[in-house]
Amino acid sequence: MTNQNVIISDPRSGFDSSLLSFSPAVPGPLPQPGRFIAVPAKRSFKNIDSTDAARITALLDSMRASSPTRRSSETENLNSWIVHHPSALNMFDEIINSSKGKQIVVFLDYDGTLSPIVDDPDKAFMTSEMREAVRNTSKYFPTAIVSGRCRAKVFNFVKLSELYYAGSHGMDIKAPVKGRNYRKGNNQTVLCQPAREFLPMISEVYKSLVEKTKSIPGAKVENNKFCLSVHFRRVEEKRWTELAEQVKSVTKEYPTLRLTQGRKVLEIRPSIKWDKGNALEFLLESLGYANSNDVLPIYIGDDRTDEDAFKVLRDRGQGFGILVSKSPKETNANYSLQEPLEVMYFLNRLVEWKQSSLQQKYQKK
Ligand SMILES: O=P(O)(O)OC[C@H]1O[C@H](O[C@H]2O[C@H](CO)[C@@H](O)[C@H](O)[C@H]2O)[C@H](O)[C@@H](O)[C@@H]1O
Repeated sequence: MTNQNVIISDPRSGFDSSLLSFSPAVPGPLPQPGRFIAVPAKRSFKNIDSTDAARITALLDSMRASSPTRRSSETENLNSWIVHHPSALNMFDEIINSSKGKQIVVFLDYDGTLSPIVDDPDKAFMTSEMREAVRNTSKYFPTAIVSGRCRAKVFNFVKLSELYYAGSHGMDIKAPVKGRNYRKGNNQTVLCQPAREFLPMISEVYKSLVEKTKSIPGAKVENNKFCLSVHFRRVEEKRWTELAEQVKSVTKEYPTLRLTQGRKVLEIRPSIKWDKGNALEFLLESLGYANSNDVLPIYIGDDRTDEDAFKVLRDRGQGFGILVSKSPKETNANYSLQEPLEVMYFLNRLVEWKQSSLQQKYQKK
């Protein structure tokens, strides 16, 4: 892959039929039936067959299990979890030591990582201090935003044209127009849109979901271009069954779409083999670091979908995943940060370290 104007319309190797129904993005024990409030089957599941009812129950259990998200165990305490996922701020020197002779590349999720989680997805603003931290980071390290939101929307929040953006869970990737020459000459836009053929279908499903959920107070369907989000953060829990039913009633008509789940959000996306992990690999390749040992990727994210990227780093044995979380969660990340404010401190330390190491270098000359 070179850094030409590239449009990859479909790099997948084929459909994964296991993804055609609901699939949790993070492997692990599925919620046990009966562990949660019993579903009022008669009232909620009238007019649907038992297979659909079972699917809706599984979806509902998962919605409840992830509110808040993925506690690996009620009894596991934060202290023991921290031993395995220490604070990236405390481990800063170790991270820097591993970067000797390597180019650090920074990948940042948006919601819950650069901006705090808020009730209204349209109001998930980042602070100007955070924007400054990200801007400074990108002066010294190639920096990418990798988000579930559509690229245009996440750009409107971040407002920094010097970054790489991977929207729609990595299905829409763009490099800065005036990119830097990090390794290979890179001043052209790189585009990767592996799910382009799904655009008409996604628009159709968006309309159906808006129609089907409009009577449920608080439900919000967000069009993220190559994928859709159905938010239930502001839906009363007693209406979740109805919401799960309505969503399932639409998605079952589209077997080439899959349903996953984030933080109080159901996400509908093409069932192609492409996720934030693929986006990370694509961007490294675009920067000239395919199969290279000269790079240290750092990926910071808070959500289930970020686990795909953490896993890629683990499998490559390269770089570090940093999970943003205040509570213990099953994760493939190496380190943790508690909240967006700590992400900002971490980015600022990276910048300060780089500035002082450059200063020392010039003084020696
Ligand atoms: O990959 P991300 O950048 O983390 O995007 C994932 C989803 O984030 C947004 O929803 C989440 O944040 C909202 C604002 O804080 C919150 O209200 C919602 O409950 C969270 O799920 C975004 O709205 C979704 O479209 C993204 O898929």
